[in-house]
Amino acid sequence: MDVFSILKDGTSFDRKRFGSDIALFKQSEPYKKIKTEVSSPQTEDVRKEFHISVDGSDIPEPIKSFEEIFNNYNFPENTQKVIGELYENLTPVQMQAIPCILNKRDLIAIAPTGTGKTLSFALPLISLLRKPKRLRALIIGPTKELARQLYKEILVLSEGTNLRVHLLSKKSPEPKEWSSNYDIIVTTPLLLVHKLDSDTLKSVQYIILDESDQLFDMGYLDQIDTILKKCTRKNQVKMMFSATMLPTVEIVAKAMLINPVKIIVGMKNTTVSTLEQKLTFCSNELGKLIALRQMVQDGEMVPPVLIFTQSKERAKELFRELKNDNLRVGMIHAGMNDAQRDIVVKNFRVGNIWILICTDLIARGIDFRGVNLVINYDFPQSVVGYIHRVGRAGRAGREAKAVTFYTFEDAPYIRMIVNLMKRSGAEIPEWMLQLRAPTRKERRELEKKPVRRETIMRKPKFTRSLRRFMAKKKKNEGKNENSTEIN
Ligand SMILES: Nc1ncnc2c1ncn2[C@@H]1O[C@H](COP(=O)(O)OP(=O)(O)OP(=O)(O)O)[C@@H](O)[C@H]1O
Repeated sequence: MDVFSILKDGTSFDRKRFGSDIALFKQSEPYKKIKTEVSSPQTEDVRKEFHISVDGSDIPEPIKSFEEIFNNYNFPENTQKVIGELYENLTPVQMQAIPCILNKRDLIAIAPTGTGKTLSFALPLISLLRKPKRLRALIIGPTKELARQLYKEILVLSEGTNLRVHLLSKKSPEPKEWSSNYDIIVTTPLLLVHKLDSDTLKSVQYIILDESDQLFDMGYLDQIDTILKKCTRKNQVKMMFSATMLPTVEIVAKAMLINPVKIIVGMKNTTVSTLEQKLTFCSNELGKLIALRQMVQDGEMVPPVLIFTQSKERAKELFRELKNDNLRVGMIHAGMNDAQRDIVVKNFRVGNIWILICTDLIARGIDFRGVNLVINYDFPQSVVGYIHRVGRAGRAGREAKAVTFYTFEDAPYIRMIVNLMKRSGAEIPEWMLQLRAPTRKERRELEKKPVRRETIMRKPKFTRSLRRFMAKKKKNEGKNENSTEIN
């Protein structure tokens, strides 16, 4: 039985989309429904208290404090010191994921945005690798921005251990040098695929896929598959982390893991409760611009603010508009080169940019401290997209706001996120709850192709025509003056 036959029962899974010869499925046992064993009442209490659900067999008990981790496992002193300086308590996902990883268990962990998933894998990895040896760990995230952020976090934790952490880039040395030069490589799938040769990854034991549901999506799956085929070492430990997980992707993910532990914190596919969420009707594109300017005037745009648009073209248009308003605004999208993107991220982090206009490029994983407000200037193309975008605010328990604009064109889709918002405690008018939900087909179409929108107008139309009229008038006046002179 292969994974595709498992998927036949009710879940729609596009076989062509995933191909039939992918390493993900070859490396592991066919998917079996896992029986969860009964845990001790104390363990159950801890899981209940922190809303941790688990699935799998022989699951390590959750650990409630950093102290307990450091007492029970071998950690470099400096790492313990760094943790002591930065954090007080473990987050729920860390309580359950860290002991699993320290016990070398395959893992799939789903926890809300901004709840410390990075540390869940970064910290145990330091203990497992401990000393420099050879390339043993691979951390993969979907974008360069996320890879850089993960790299920096690992660098901080591994300080003083001599572990060699490398962020892959076009300038990285030849792959044949990696195994002896590095212990951990952090990368995007694309960068790694371009560099691979047959032996590069044969010593890799720990494979971490961050934002794993996106990595299993169409654009990346072939690359991930190629990479996994090159990881030939026995007794690998594979881990997947994300805030969202779709059923089909989850099945594929489980199929590639061996006797995995599955951890879900809170409800699956939700936003954090510290986020105040609001939908604002703006009727049309001009209405959005007016609403945005109104928010500025009303003092609602307390920096740092992120504004999401659906394309780089629209990001550029909005940037021009807000720049004219003399706001400290920046923009980031995939059309910019790495150096430009790095500068913008840095300027936003240090507070030189107050409002950052962006596309979904930075919707996932990026941890900008203290974002107060996320504005979905363009309505997101999926619920998952919504969760990740608004998840850039309200991180690590902080309070924040998320405002989503919608126009007549978006109205058929708002029901998509209304239930999710209500579940997270937002006040939703009754009429919105009565709206028709888009069908699966409609959702899929929206995911593939965003709503067509008018351009974000640079000046109201009447101003343009007024300018044309004035120019014409001036020209005519000029003619008249000339004719007077001749007379
Ligand atoms: N135990 C902790 N206590 C307090 N803050 C923490 C703890 N662990 C991590 N953090 C902080 O929480 C923030 C969010 O962490 P992280 O980026 O790992 O979230 P995430 O769950 O991966 O989010 P996303 O799903 O958006 O990728 C970071 O600023 C991090 O430093």
